[in-house]
This record gives sequence, C-alpha cells and structure tokens, in this order.
Amino acid sequence: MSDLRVEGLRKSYGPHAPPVLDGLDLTVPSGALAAVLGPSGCGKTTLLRIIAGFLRADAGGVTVGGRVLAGPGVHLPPERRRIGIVPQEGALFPHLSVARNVAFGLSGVDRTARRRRTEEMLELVGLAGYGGRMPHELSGGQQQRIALARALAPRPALVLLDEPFNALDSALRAGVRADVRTALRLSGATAVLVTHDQQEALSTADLVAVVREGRVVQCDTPQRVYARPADPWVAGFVGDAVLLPATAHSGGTARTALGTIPLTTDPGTETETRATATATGTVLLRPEQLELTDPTSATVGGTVTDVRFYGHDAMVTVTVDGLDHPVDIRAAGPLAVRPGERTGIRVRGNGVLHP
Ligand SMILES: Nc1ncnc2c1ncn2[C@@H]1O[C@H](COP(=O)(O)OP(=O)(O)OP(=O)(O)O)[C@@H](O)[C@H]1O
Repeated sequence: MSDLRVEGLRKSYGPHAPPVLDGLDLTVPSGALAAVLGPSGCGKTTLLRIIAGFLRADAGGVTVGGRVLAGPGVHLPPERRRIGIVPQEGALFPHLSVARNVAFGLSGVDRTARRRRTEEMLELVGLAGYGGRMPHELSGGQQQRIALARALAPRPALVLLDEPFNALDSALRAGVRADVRTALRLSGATAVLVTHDQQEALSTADLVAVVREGRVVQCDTPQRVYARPADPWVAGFVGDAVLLPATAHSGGTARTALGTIPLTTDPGTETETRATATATGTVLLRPEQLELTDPTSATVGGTVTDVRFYGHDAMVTVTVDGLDHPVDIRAAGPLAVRPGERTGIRVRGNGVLHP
C-alpha cells in the first residue's frame, strides 16, 4: 500500500508574504493517479516540491503508505522518500544512453538485475529495443516516456509528474498521455500529475483535485467534478458552464430563463436539503445539455450571436430573451443556424443548484 496523505499543508515564501498553501489536504488511494488541477499561481508546484522534499512546509504533514515524509519535527531528504519524478521536459541526461538513463536510479542493484529491470521498464513504456539510442535520437513524446521509465525503475512508492506534457504539440499530447497512463496503471504506482489543463486532468486521472488559492476545493472522480462541481467557480474552471439565476421549488425543480429545470440531487446529502430548501440560487448546466430547436414552436427563444465550428461539434452563442448574459450551446452534426437568426432552446437532463 502506498496511499498519499497530505494534511493541513501551509507555506508562505517569507514572513510577510501571503500563504501560497493555506491548509491544503489531499488523499490519493494506493495505485490511483490523481491530477492536481488549478490556475497559474495557485500553489501546484509548491505542493509538488514539498511532497518531493525540495521545500519545507511551514505546517502540516505528508505521509506515503503510512510512512511520515514530512511533519512536525520530520523532514526526510528527497533521496530517502522513494519518490520518482517526471519533470516538465523529461530532462534526460543528454550524455547517457536511454538504457543508462533508465538505470540511473538503480544503484546498489547487481548488473544482471539492473539490465533486466531496465528492459522491463522500456517494455512497459512501449520502447523496448530503444536502450542503445541517445536522448537526442528520440522524439519529445518518446523522451517523456523514457523519463517515466527512469522514474518507475527503482519501484518508487509515489510518482510525481510536473506538467509532463507541456512541451509536446497538441497532436502528440493525447497519445503520450494515454501511453503514460497505461504504463502507470500497469506499474501499480500511486501518482500525482500537476496540470493547469482541464482536459488533461479529466481525461487522464482517476481523481481530480481542484486547487484554488492554496486549498483543494474539490477532490473527486473526473465525472463527478464535471457533473457535480463544488461551486460555480469549479464548474467554469473544469469546463464550459451555463449558469442561470434560479428560483428553486420544493419538488426538486428550479425556474430559470430557460424554463423549469429538474435538479440533480444525491439522496440524503446536504445538496438535496439545499435543493429543496433554497429559494434562490444558480443552476449549472453544460452547453451539451442545450439544444437548438425550431423558433416558431419553442417556448424559450433567443438570437444567435456567434458560431464557432470545431469539426466534431460547434459552439453557438445565443442571447436568451429574459436573461442578461448569453449562453453557449454545443451543437453536434451539421449546423443550420447563423449569427442574427432566431432559435428555440430546449434543455436536456438535470441542472445542479448552487446556493
Ligand atoms: N521561491 C519563491 N519565492 C517567492 N515566491 C514564490 C516562489 N515560488 C513560487 N512563489 C509564488 O508562490 C505562488 C504559487 O507558485 P507555484 O509555482 O506553486 O504555483 P503554480 O500553481 O505551480 O503556478 P504555475 O501553474 O504558473 O506553475 C505564486 O504567486 C508564485 O509567485
């Protein structure tokens, strides 16, 4: 077992500086890949550096598999933490072959075992047979996979990935992400991926921890973070959001400018209580829940102000009658609307009510 527990981390860079980490808690179960997602400057790198042992926290603790790495009176040096790191741009040793890069952390292991482990790791990242190459003979994506193989070779208790796909162009990124995720799964390692890219976090991780101003504001599966964001800020940060002023009714519906919308509730949770008791609030929908309809027969209508075509779908911005801000509608398939035209709008599925 090598679950990660981060509790109450606090860090300021200087006695009069504001806190960068402000009581941050994070739990990652053994073998899971968690993405730490947050805007620039929210403290992601600071968190990673404290977990790795490059930086001391002012307060709080870090344990992996029950072993205290940092806490009151404890600060294990980085080399004793059993943590593998995949930095932003691979940072392979340029003068060492791929095999020697991968074997770098395997000191104290005999030659045969070292060779076997290196080959195992190259196979794990899908680069068996590349051991004799030099780093400059690899593509950017291959370099990142070798950096992962190097991090995993000594069987670390935890792997930290610091925005590892940033330097890759977008066409390559999705493939390398998938390869890295597969290799991490097969290795069984617990891992933390730091990113400011929402799509990367949602598509790659088992858990997404959204960080704002030095705290985790929500930590949940990608599906729940997207469908049940903790607040309107998280909703807008992890995806496109349609936020509507609403009046909630006791029957689990809310009246909005887009009509009466059924609300999602978790039985027995605080949310249900809120959904039934709150008089006013904000209802969240996603643009794919809105549908363009024939304006002549629609009960809710608006005027198209913009259309952005993305190939697989399009985003249509509509000024809705009775609403003071426009909404975005994700439309799949061939588009029949243009800016200036009238459209009807229909809502599919449930909304989430925030007080
Ligand atoms: N060594 C330092 N000395 C002083 N301030 C620092 C130092 N390192 C980081 N900071 C400040 O701490 C805050 C958080 O920085 P951090 O690098 O942890 O954020 P981040 O979420 O990783 O941002 P990014 O996504 O831009 O890398 C920022 O305001 C930054 O300016």
